[in-house]
Amino acid sequence: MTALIIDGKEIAKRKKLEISLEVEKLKESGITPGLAVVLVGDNQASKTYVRSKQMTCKELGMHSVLIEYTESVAEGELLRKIAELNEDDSIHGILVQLPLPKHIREMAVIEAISPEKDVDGFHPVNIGRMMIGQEAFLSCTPFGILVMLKESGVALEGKHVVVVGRSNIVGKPVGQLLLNENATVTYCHSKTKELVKHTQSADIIIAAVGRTGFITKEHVKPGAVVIDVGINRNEEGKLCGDVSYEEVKDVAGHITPVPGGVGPMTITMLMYNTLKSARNALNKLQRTNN
Ligand SMILES: Nc1nc2c(c(=O)[nH]1)N[C@@H](CN(C=O)c1ccc(C(=O)N[C@@H](CCC(=O)O)C(=O)O)cc1)CN2
Repeated sequence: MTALIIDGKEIAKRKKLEISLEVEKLKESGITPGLAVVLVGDNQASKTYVRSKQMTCKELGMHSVLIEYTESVAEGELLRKIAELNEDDSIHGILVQLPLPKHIREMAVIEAISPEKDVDGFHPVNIGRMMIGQEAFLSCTPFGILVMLKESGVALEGKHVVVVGRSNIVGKPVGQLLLNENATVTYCHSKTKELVKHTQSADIIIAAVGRTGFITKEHVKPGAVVIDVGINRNEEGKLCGDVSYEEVKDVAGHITPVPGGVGPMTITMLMYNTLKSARNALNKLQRTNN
């Protein structure tokens, strides 16, 4: 058996078209969705992602601003800039590209962003709201995974999902999102004993460990859905996932490639969240005018 490939690029393309049409409609009401991206330092991968976010804004008719700082910027300066962006009515979404240099407290920076403009969905208010099933900005990569699964017709209710990885930006929220869809979720991580026993019973595996080729065919039950969140570089600089794609594709029922799987969905859902925030701003304006 060869797995069906879940084509993230194609799904992202469809979603972006839908978003661009909604952006046009919103513009007729006098609001152009605006995204502010804060980039600190010289990390080449971060620069690439930020450029891609800006290009996607342009492609979808959104306004974007880039605020760049050198590696040595003081945390206080970042916090002051965020406070300013929180008050800027032309900006509906604010994000600070991660990772940040070690001297800056990531959580202090995330918490400085108004939850209403936290289009990354990293603020504890949005995470908490998502956990209890309330309206919230959903973190972009987990949200992208959920959309990919739904668009590919993968049923979630009652399915056993094994999340391998427990980061705050992917592992923990993706498990919670799938739990909200009535899946049964197991979290595995670096201290989990007998990982294969857990993953072998999974209908859906979410691999988010950050280790090239970590999930092999032995981990996968025949026919399972395998979602690869890994974005690792090998010695030659080639982009690799957390899944040994070549061997797992012969066992899995569905699989996401790297590149071209989860990655393109991350920026697409960021655009969706920015549009949603701009819509919220319009609704607020209309309520105050009535
Ligand atoms: N503030 C944030 N920081 C980071 C996030 C985030 O969601 N918000 N996620 C990652 C980086 N990231 C977006 O910022 C991101 C990673 C990967 C991709 C992507 O499209 N990957 C492509 C391959 C691209 C390449 O060739 O390098 C793919 O997988 O097909 C988009 C966005 C950490 N930081």
